[in-house]
Amino acid sequence: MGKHWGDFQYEIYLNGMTGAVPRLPTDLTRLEALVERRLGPGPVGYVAGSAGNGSTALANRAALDRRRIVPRMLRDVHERDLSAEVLGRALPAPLALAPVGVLSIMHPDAECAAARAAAAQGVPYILSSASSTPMEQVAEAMGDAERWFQLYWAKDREVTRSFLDRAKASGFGVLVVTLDTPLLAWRPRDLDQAYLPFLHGVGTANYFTDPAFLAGLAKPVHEDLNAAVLRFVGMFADPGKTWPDLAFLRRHWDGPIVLKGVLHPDDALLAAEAGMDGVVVSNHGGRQVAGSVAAADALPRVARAVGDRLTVLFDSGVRTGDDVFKALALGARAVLLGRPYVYGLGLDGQAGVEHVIRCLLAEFDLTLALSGHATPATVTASDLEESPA
Ligand SMILES: Cc1cc2nc3c(=O)[nH]c(=O)nc-3n(C[C@H](O)[C@H](O)[C@H](O)COP(=O)(O)O)c2cc1C
Ligand SMILES: CC(C)CC(=O)C(=O)O
Repeated sequence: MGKHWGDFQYEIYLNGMTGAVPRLPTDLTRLEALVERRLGPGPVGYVAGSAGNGSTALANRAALDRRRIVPRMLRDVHERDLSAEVLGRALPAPLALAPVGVLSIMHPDAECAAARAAAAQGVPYILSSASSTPMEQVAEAMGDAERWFQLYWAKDREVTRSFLDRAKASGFGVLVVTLDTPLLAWRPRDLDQAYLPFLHGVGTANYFTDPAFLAGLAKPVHEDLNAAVLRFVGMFADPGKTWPDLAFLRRHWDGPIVLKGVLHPDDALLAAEAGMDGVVVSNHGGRQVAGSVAAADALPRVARAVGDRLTVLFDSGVRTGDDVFKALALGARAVLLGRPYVYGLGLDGQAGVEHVIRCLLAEFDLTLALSGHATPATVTASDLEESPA
């Protein structure tokens, strides 16, 4: 029988009664304001910000809020098990930490702290290509815990091949290929603060330690940081890629490959035809296409189109346990969590990330039980109704 994540609430009450108040709020939507007070508008603006006027990020929330759970009663939820099989892996809950780059802007222990937190809670950690710590170091911090690697598919084939080799050698088992960022979107909050970490060489650690990347530089990085940054900016993604190019990745990666940033059902079908194993229905947390369809609106259409052919994952806007429940009901096998864990990291390092994971899963466990389910597998579309707009 699985662990009852919801029991975390009693730990918090008991700690509070003995005078040890919880270090961070349990409503995860309160973290952003706290971390902004601590770290200032530049870094937090970068994390919190989105594309254009923010309409996609708002739509992500609205699409989840519009759907309401219709709880069922008297269904024996005494013993519950949140575990889920995802891409052949037995996970303790249908959750992974989304790939988020440049975490050193939030905390000096950056990706290592987030990865350790994920490992401690048994949740897969998806390391970004644009991490501020080289992948080998993050892997070492994780022991043998479940880790996935997110690829920004570089223009330079040798760099891509080298990243795949390094990720494989470092024990990353699943490759998550992000498709929605062939260019950086128009992001007014960062433009107005003139804040883009990459231009200072932050989030480039995997590149600046990569033999294939370094081979394209005339001078070592420490002698000409500008040239190294320009090479990174010019090659980290490739707007020229098309569907047939996926064959290269399929040839060079033995494990599961998941395409992140799929919103159209036809693209999900193309992913299946290209021999991919899954998709993440995501609009990058509203950071790429302003005016885009909300991820939760796209999810049921994609899930219906692919049926059992692909594993369907979901992110963009998940903030609560009931959001996780709704994503499963809309057809996701599991969800990825983005900004909330990054705020937890900014507020309290590894402990802050663990707090966020535990709060989210406690709330999910309780929502599941109070809605009449003892396991995520029984949640279906009939558990939701759409409230009128
Ligand atoms: C600061 C920041 C950096 C991100 N960096 C990456 C990245 O390097 N690779 C990637 O695939 N997605 C990246 N994402 C997108 C997340 O993986 C995820 O899709 C998004 O945060 C989910 O939405 P949420 O923040 O509303 O949960 C980033 C998101 C944020 C907020
Ligand atoms: C542009 C990337 C390098 C980082 C990212 O994915 C993001 O900021 O959303």
